[in-house]
Amino acid sequence: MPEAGSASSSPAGRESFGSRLGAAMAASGPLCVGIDPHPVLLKDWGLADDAAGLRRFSLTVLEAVGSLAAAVKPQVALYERHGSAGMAVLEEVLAAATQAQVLTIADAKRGDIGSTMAAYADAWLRDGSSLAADSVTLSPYLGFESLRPALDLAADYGRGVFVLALTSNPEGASVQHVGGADSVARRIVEAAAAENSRYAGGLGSVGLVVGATVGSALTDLHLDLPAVRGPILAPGLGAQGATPADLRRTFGAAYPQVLGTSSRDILAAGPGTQGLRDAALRTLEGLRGE
Ligand SMILES: O=C(O)c1cc(=O)[nH]c(=O)n1[C@@H]1O[C@H](COP(=O)(O)O)[C@@H](O)[C@H]1O
Repeated sequence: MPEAGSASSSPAGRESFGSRLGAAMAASGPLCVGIDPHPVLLKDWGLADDAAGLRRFSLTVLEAVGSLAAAVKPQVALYERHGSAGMAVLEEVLAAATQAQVLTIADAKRGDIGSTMAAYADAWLRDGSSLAADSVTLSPYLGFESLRPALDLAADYGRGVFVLALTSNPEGASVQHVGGADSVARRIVEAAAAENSRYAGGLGSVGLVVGATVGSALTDLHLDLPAVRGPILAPGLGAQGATPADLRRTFGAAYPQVLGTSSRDILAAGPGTQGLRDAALRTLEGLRGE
């Protein structure tokens, strides 16, 4: 586990996101639970596919796994599909997680030209915004530098970002593997490493998303993840087929930076909080190698 201690504080006085996440991973272990209220899960839980159902689902997950997970990751799309009522629930869930002292990753996968990116950064990373989360997922496919407003605002407010590098879906390779030795993914990894040089010690606040399902791509593309010094969010556990043992094998020396994330595999164990806790605990034990 990288040391948490000495990372810099933000001008807003908050400890950096990387430092806070490092401490949470040291205390709880490397598990993030995705809160993905899919219509089929709402139905299985006996809930309506509406804002009240979303609210009940999300707060139940938070109550059940909040003390086991280093972070929770609400999937924004599943709130957005309910319009303003769904987004109001998301605001409530983010506030409830903060109240419960659980770190949040808003899975919004934002990315746009710089001037528009500044507005996305304002929404997800600025103190006082009702949607502000501890961190947000970003898509770098308009160019890593287009993310600048979010990178800077995150640093200012002690928040963080997770930039897509190698995604868990099979289609990702058609873009991310392009370029051979100088692949698109490698450029993203190197840009994140350079960005983390602004954070002293411990984990930087610029994380990457690398799927648990990417197999040998890290070695094939010569990606140096330890050099990034940032957290690696690894989705693909469970429902997409990867196991904790795969994660360990795939990430090797970078494993101490990895935050494994699972959604449907754990959420399917609801609606009872004990079932959800047991499912999260099983995943966590696998990630810890127990
Ligand atoms: O950024 C993500 O979290 C993400 C990136 C990626 O490469 N693959 C991926 O599955 N995700 C998200 O992680 C979650 C995975 O859900 P499950 O497959 O149900 O565990 C979904 O919310 C995805 O949108």
